[in-house]
Amino acid sequence: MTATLLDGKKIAAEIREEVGVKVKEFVQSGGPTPCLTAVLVGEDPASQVYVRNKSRACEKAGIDGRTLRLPVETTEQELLDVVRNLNADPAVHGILVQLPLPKDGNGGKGFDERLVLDAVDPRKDVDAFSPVNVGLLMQGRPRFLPCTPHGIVQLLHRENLSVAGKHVVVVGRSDIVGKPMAMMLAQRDGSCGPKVANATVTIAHSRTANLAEICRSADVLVAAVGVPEMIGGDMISDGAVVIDVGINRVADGAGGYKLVGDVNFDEAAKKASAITPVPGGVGPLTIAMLLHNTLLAAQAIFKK
Ligand SMILES: Nc1nc(=O)c2c([nH]1)NC[C@@H]1CN(c3ccc(C(=O)N[C@@H](CCC(=O)O)C(=O)O)cc3)C=[N+]21
Repeated sequence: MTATLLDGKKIAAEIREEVGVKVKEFVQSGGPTPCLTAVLVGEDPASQVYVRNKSRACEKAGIDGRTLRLPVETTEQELLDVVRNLNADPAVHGILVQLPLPKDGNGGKGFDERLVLDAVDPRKDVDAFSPVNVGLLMQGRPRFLPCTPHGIVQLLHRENLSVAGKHVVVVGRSDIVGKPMAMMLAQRDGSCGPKVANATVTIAHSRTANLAEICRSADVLVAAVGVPEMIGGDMISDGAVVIDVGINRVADGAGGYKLVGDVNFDEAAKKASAITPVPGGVGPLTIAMLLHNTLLAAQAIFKK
């Protein structure tokens, strides 16, 4: 089988367009301009690319996208104060603390990431990382859907790829992708996104025995492990749908770098019925759903 390419970039552009229209309507009806503030500590190159993409996407959708750049020397206390000031600022609707926080930050001690993320007001937590938002999601009454899994749900929905009754294997159990992804696809009623529900879900990870065999039993495989090209063609059954969440920078052999996913694309594309590329797959969708959440946050705060 030769796979259809699932064009995340194109679908993300559609979603951003839709969000842009809704932002315009919201502002015309008297609402404030939705504002997303990203907090970027240090100078990690990948984080800089991501934050720049995000702020450009905000601008195009009529959202005020701000970036607070803090030096790597920032202390944990200072960072917590920054977050608390954003919580208290009525002009700011969404707050995103860019991860990972630098290992050499906070005077060389590194940051307690959990502590910093927990300081974000759950009503402004557009990443949906806070325990309150994770709990609401788990119970099928989400406030915000986490951006990457929601982007995947939108992709499946808009490509008419149903997961109902199918076996979805999620490889990876991170709080950001693996865990919420599994929960959302297994929901009874599609409360965690349009119609995309009722899957039978297996969560696999680095300690899974017979990983290849389990992956081969997947109708839909979601790879979110962060290991470059770990999922080979031998791990994919004929006709499976493959969603590659990995964004790994590897040497390109010419002194630069290139982006590869967690899936060996060329091998997988020979087996799968449909597959997301890297770049141009899940990454752009993550940003589109972040804009969506920022509008939701502004609407919820405005209603009060
Ligand atoms: N608080 C927080 N929230 C996040 O959502 C978050 C985060 N921290 N830290 C890092 C990860 C990763 N992530 C990406 C989003 C978009 C692309 C993206 O647009 N990628 C482009 C390529 C970009 C490039 O050229 O590097 C693509 O796949 O086509 C990549 C990575 C969000 N994350």
